[in-house]
Amino acid sequence: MLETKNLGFWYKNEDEYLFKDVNLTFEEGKLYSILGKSGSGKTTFLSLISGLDTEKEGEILLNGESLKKIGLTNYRKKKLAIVFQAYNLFTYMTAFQNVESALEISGVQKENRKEFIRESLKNVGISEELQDKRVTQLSGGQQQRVAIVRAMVTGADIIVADEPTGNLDEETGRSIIQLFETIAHEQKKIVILVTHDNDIANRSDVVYELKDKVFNEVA
Ligand SMILES: Nc1ncnc2c1ncn2[C@@H]1O[C@H](COP(=O)(O)OP(=O)(O)OP(=O)(O)O)[C@@H](O)[C@H]1O
Repeated sequence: MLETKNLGFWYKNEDEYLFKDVNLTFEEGKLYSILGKSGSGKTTFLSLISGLDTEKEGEILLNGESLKKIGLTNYRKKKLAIVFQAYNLFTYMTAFQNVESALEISGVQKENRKEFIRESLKNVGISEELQDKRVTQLSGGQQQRVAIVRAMVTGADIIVADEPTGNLDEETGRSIIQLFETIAHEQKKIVILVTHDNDIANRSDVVYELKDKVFNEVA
């Protein structure tokens, strides 16, 4: 379980805080959405729970241990994977190579590595033929699937995604959300999405809305 304890953050000075005293929990096996207006601080919150920035007040705990104690670099490398709106794949590589590079960078050892990558990509609908194409030749939805596999293969427990369907049409977006649902429900990961989209929020198990500097669970 990931939890925030009295989390507070501001950029310039305390009077202009984005949020304060935030106490939220994120459990394995559930899909979470963070909703809020543009500029409310959603991405900032995601940066904190991703260990990309550090809190001004309070702390973030993974299974009772603070991220500071785990070490932010260690946390980002071993526990967490990030999926971006713009996919952030290596554009000069094939889909297969993108996933392979993630395993290499994270130092994860896999038996039958090639087979494992092939199967992981096939499971999300990327055929062998597509796997061997440069990612720039794939559609947005296909690239986002590759990005999700890339995030998953390293064995992260927490998957965070900032507007992962922002560049996709509605139907493709829906299929990507379905994939995140499967990852949460079947692989028992903590999946946290930041979104503007109420439809995505409706598909989530839990929705936290950031409004007027306060997070509330939306029923
Ligand atoms: N590095 C920074 N330094 C100073 N202010 C920042 C910085 N990053 C973001 N902000 C400000 O903090 C506020 C929250 O930004 P953030 O990107 O977290 O909002 P958001 O809810 O994700 O918005 P959007 O939905 O438009 O992406 C905004 O007013 C933004 O201008």
